[in-house]
Parts: sequence; C-alpha cells; structure tokens
Amino acid sequence: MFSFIHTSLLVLTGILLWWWYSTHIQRKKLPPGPYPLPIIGNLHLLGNLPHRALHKLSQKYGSIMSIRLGSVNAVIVSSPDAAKLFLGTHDAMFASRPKVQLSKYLYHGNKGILLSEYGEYWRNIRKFCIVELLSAAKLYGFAGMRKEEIGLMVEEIRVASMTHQVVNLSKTVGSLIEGMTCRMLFGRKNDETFIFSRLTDEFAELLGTFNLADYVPMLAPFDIQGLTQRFKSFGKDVDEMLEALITEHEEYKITKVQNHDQMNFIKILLSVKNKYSITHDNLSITIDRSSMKPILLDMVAGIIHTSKTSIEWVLSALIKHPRVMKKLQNELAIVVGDKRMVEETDLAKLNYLHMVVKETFRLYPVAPLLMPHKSTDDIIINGYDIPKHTHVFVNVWAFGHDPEVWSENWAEFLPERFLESEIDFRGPDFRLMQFSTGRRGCPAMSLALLNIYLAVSNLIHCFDWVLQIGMTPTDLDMNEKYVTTMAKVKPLLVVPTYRMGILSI
Ligand code: HEM
Repeated sequence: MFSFIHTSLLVLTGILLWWWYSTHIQRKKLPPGPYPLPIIGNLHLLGNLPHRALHKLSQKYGSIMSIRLGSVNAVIVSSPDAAKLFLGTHDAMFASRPKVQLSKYLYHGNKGILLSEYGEYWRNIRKFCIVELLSAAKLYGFAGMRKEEIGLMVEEIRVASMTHQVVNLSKTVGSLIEGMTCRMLFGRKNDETFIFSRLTDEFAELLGTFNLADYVPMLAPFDIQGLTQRFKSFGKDVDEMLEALITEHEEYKITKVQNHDQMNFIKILLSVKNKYSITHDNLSITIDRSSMKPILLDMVAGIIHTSKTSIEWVLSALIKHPRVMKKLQNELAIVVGDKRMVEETDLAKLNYLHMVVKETFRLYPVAPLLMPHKSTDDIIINGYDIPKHTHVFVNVWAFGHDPEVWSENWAEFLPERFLESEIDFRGPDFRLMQFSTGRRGCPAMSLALLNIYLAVSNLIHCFDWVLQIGMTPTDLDMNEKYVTTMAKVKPLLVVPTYRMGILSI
C-alpha cells in the first residue's frame, strides 16, 4: 500500500514538474498562446474543425501563436505577412517534417517525399520526381488519356440526364480522379477487379486520423487507438498491390503483351531503375524497388483526395452562385463554341475559370493548415524564440476569411476580386497559398490545376445543373468536415440537363 502511494506521488510530482517546466521555463519567450494543460497541452482546444478553432484563438493571441500539442511545441501562423517570414524569409529553417508513426510502416522507413525529413535524400528524390514524372513534357504525354476519361464521364452523365436522374457529383468526380490516377501511375483501368479505391479510402482515413502517439510518445507502446496495428496491415496490403503491379510491368517487358497504356509512372521508374539518368546525373541516390513504392504512394496521397475535393468545392460554389455559373458558361461559349468539349489547349484562355478556382480556394482550401513543417534549429522571429523541432502549421483558411486581407466583402463569393490582380498561387505575396510555397511547396501544382480546370470546365460547358426538387441554390449545404482534407459534409446531389448541340463525342 505504502509503495503504491509512494509511486503515485512520484508520478504526480514528475507530471507537475514537467508541466511547470514546459509552461514557465520553455515558454518564456515563445509567441503568445493559450495556457497548456499537463500531458495533453492544448490538444483539447482543437475540436473537429481545427482550422476554425485555431483561427478563433489567433484573433486573441495574434498571427504568430504558440500552442502545445501533447509534448510538442507548435506555432500557428495565421496571416500572409507572418507566412512570408516562415515560408519565405526563413524557408530553409522550416523545411523539415515532423516524424510520424505512419511513415515508418508505409514508406519503407521514410523513403518518400511527403513525410521525409529535410536532407539530401528528400532533396534528390523530390528533384527526381519533378524532372522524371511531373515535368510539363511528361504530363503532356497523358493528355490523350485525360481526354478519354473526361469523355467517358460526360457520356455517363449525359445518359443519366436523359431520364432526369439525380447524379452524385461528388462520387462521379471521385471516380474520374481515381480512374485518371490509375492510368497515369499504373497504366491500368480502375475496374472492380482492382483494390485501388478501397485502399485509397483507407489511406485517406489513416492519414486523416489524429494519432495521439505522435504527440504524446509515452502512449505509443499501448496503441490505444489501434493505429499501429492498422498501419502495419495497411502497409502490407499496399506493398503487395504495388509489388504485383511492378512485377507485372517487368514481365510485360519480356512478354510484350499489349495490356497497358503506352506510358505510365511505373514504366518510367523502371526505365531509370538502378542507373543515373542524364537529367539528374548529380543524383546521389539510385531508384530501386524500395524507393519506387513510396514515390508511387506519395503520388496517390497527393492526387486523390485533394483534387477530388477541390473540384467538388468549385462545382458546389458555382451551383450556389448562378450568376457566376452563367458568366463562366458564357466564357466557355465564346472560347470553345457550342460544338465540342473543352480541350487542354483552351484552358489558358479561360480567365474567368481561373478566377473562379482562385476564389473557391480562398474560401474553401482543401488543405486548410497545409502540411506540418518542422524547424531544424533555434531561431528568433519577430522577437519570439522558436525552438528547434517546433512544428509549424500555416492556417491558410484564416487568411481567406480575414477582412484585413480581402476587405469587408471577404465573405462574398466574388471571382471578380482577382480581375487585374497580381495575386497568384505561388506569390509574389502570400495571400493565396493553397499549394504552399518554398522548398516544401506542392511539386505537382500544374498537374492539379490541369485536372481541376479540365473537369470543371467540361462539366459546366456540357451540362446545366439544378439541385433536387424543392431546393434552391441558397439551400445548398456548404458545411465542411476535416479528415485528411477539408471536404464537404454532404455530397453534391444534382440533376443535369445536357446542353443540346454542344457535343460531338
Ligand atoms: C488540388 C490539389 C492539390 C493541393 C491543394 C495540394 C496541396 C499541397 C500542399 C499544401 C502540400 C504541402 C506543402 C507544404 O508542406 O508546405 C503539398 C505537398 C505535396 N504534394 Fe500536393 N496538392 C495537390 C495535388 C497534388 C498532386 C496531384 C500530387 C502528385 C501527383 C501532389 C504531390 C505532392 C507531394 C509529393 C507533396 C510533398 C512535397 C514535399 O514535402 O516536398 N499534390 N501539396
């Protein structure tokens, strides 16, 4: 009995000492922020929609705010000026990523880009992907495939429109992105014999689950959320799928069976396997089996939910604002005419479409807190101490909802605010940071925008859309949930009318 009380007192004293140390000594010169509790810090303040909760806190504590997530020091950046300091002026200092448990089981010990720490390996593998997989020339090679998949989607909706069916546009757009991804990455169709869709849903769920063990490491051995077990079993399933696909491609080379698209990422990766290519002969790594799989997985993680969710938000915003929809349809009629679908070569001329997408990203950013960055050394910013290994979250959702950044009409959906404006996704200012910027900025922005422009423009050009009977545009629910990305709570259910005379498919 004595020893139980003794042990409990010791543990309690330890916790109180740690708490006192972390709140009084460590926080001395940190940016202002809410008072942390023992063990959990400020985790209890995040709620289900952390971007909103953090925005509210930042209105009290400022645009550079300190919070404690379990045992981790974190800084929340909530204004474009502050973002410029962290991801512009001091970008190199904040170019690393926090270590997370998921990466250990899924990424062959951190061999991808997305979750890798800053260093030579990450730099080289990122450069490799930009040159070999994501360059304009490589992406152009998939134009035919994109056209085919968009055509199939339009035809499917046209058939549904003949009987005035309600279309679940969220699902349709999800299938389009998954279909295009499968063909670009693996050279195969995403049919029912393939487990890709099931795995991507699970992947999104695992990426989006808040893993307590990442922030309170003492809990890791107990696996109280059952996540370690799930990471292991999911890692095994993904590995088996990718292994089979790569082997299939190796055998295809031998048998010359024509059952794959002409070009795909696996083929490209196999063509440079175990050798340096001319474009990156200073590369200090060699692409092998254990790096191919994390690269492919990064592409899946990057594409699937971000692109699908972005398209869903743009279409919802258009349906909610018939004036904007009409104006966009007029632009498409002038640029494209009424006899054919929108082609990739039309996209550069569709200025209003670009403005609509920017305005949607401002109000509904799919990655409202970007991805966490981690500092690699101690640094002083704006007079505040930012200790080594601090996690940095940039709340771009807060930028988009700030009257000081967008004036008093910030709540209005008004694409015209970008007319004659220099504001763009990668600067020169930091107001629209959907794809982030600097060393860790999204390496596939061009591909992402291409897919979004192509899908949205064709869906708006080929169809008129109304909500289900009894609903007006003002009834459309625009509430969000935060999973891996900021997604709509309710799927977009709409009735299409084929705009006769437009298509010749
Ligand atoms: C609407 C679509 C997309 C959005 C909004 C988006 C946004 C982002 C953001 C916010 C980051 C983190 C930046 C940071 O840490 O500062 C990121 C990183 C990344 N994205 Fe994207 N992305 C999109 C599409 C894609 C696509 C299509 C791919 C791949 C084909 C992709 C691949 C990646 C990769 C590999 C990284 C990690 C970069 C690194 O850590 O060095 N993303 N993206």
